[in-house]
Amino acid sequence: MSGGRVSGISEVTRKASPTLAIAVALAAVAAVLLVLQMGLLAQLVDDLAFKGLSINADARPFVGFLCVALMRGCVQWVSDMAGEVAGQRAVTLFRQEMIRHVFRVGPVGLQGMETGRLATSLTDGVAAFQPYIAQYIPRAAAMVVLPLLILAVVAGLDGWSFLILAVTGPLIPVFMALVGYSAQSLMDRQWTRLLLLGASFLDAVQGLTTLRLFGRAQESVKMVQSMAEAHRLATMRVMRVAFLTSAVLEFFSSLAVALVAIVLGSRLLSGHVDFYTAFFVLLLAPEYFAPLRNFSASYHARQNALSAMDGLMAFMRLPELCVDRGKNPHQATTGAPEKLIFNDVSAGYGQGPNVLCGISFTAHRGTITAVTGASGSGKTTLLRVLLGVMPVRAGGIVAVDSTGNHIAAQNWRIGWVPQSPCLLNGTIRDNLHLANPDIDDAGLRSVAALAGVLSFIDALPDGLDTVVGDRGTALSGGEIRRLALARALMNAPDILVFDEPTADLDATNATMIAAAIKPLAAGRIVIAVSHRPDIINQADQVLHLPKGVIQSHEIQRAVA
Ligand SMILES: Nc1ncnc2c1ncn2[C@@H]1O[C@H](COP(=O)(O)OP(=O)(O)OP(=O)(O)O)[C@@H](O)[C@H]1O
Repeated sequence: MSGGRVSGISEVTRKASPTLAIAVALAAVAAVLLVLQMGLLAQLVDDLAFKGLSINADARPFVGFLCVALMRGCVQWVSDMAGEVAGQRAVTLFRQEMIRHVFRVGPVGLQGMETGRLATSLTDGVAAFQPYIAQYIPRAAAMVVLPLLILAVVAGLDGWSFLILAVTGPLIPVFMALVGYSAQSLMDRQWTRLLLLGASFLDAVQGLTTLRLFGRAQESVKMVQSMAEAHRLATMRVMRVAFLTSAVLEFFSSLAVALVAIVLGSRLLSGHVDFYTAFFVLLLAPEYFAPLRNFSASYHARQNALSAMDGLMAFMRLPELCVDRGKNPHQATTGAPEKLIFNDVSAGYGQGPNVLCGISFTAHRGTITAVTGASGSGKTTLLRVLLGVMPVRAGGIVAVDSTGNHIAAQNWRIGWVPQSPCLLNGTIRDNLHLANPDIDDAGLRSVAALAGVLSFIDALPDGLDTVVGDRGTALSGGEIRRLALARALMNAPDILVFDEPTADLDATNATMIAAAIKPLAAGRIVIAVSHRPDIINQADQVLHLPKGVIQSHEIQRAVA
């Protein structure tokens, strides 16, 4: 798993590699400028203190030092900015890829994942790569370049100081590797807690009514509380390790710098080393440890990204179930379908047996096909296959125009009214615009009239601007269903699909919906899953799926 997530992170990093390469290259240039700046400073102080240089007489060394310091600042700033841009770019591209995967997996494939866990992974999880790319990678590069450069310069200046730095420097990465190993498991635990917290909180909010009905709301609040507490404790454990690591690093590096200073001081007094050399080495010594300390400060970004990768990998492994409508081998005719033909269609979930087995029927334009059958007989599965959110295992579905040509599946215009339509938290207009953002108010009103919902909208004080609340909480079930029907009609579908359009509705609302469906069949192919006589009695054909694994189906003429 660890290897998999490391290669997963490398894959994300590769997305921004050109910009990241600029950040790393500039960090290396800044390292060279830093050494130069320290050399010039040592020279300047040496000249001012011991060689009688006056800045008034010759300002060039001072100006040179200032120029290098300024250049180094600018180069470092551009390097930091390039790192940030690389991080943002990688995260944006990765997020887009994840969103595309959501659509390719589709609602059926996503059923196996907890929504809260998925949401946390796709938001906080993806965001965890930003500091990893923007800070950790440039700092890791700087940790290699700057100390080596300084060691090389010090080696040429003073052997003893070189020895001290060369011995103490590598101790820090070794120590960090030891600490990092145990910190990773703490970080993994913290992420697991966060994912659990997200999933439980969402479950509790979604099931609030049920929990209250069974008197378990308090219990659920306590559970979320205890998960939040567990996450807090896990975070504190990670923080403790982080603080301890930086304290120990500070201690070691200060000790090493002090050792260099003592050795240099005593050798300066005994005349074994001149002031310029001693001062230059003393200026370089803290800079030798600074990248190691910076690296350690951003090391948790790597651990965080590794931990976040676990949740994302579980999501990335989900198989893509949505049918690629673009791959239809048939001629790309764009005309209206005259009939929709199911040819020996078989379909099922995962490795399980076929739920649909050799289904064949034809639905004609201008007719309503009602699909009935016992619970679990595969009615919803049949609609999913038609909507392209799951693939067929055998057979196929074709739409044929009036000249007998097959219409490419990407050109099918399908309107879908689910059993529990999802309205977004916005106005009625926003929700209707979702299907067709270009439609104007006149068009919107005429489609609403077609769906039998215009009088209801007009009776509201704010009309089309009425806010429907999250998932349409401000509306009744019947109103939501009729608005969903209007939304499905917005892009003038040729095929209209209903899943239990009148289920859970009172007689008045059910009659209104059923009455709206009949005229909609004119010029369209309507397929409706329903057990209700109000729909079945209007149907031109009734497709019955027997309970259990389907081996046959019957088509009966409905009572007119
Ligand atoms: N996402 C899924 N993964 C695995 N099996 C599933 C999935 N969805 C449905 N099934 C199974 O497929 C079979 C048919 O389910 P389907 O929902 O199509 O039936 P249905 O006729 O629409 O039932 P209902 O009238 O109760 O909605 C059932 O045995 C069900 O357990």
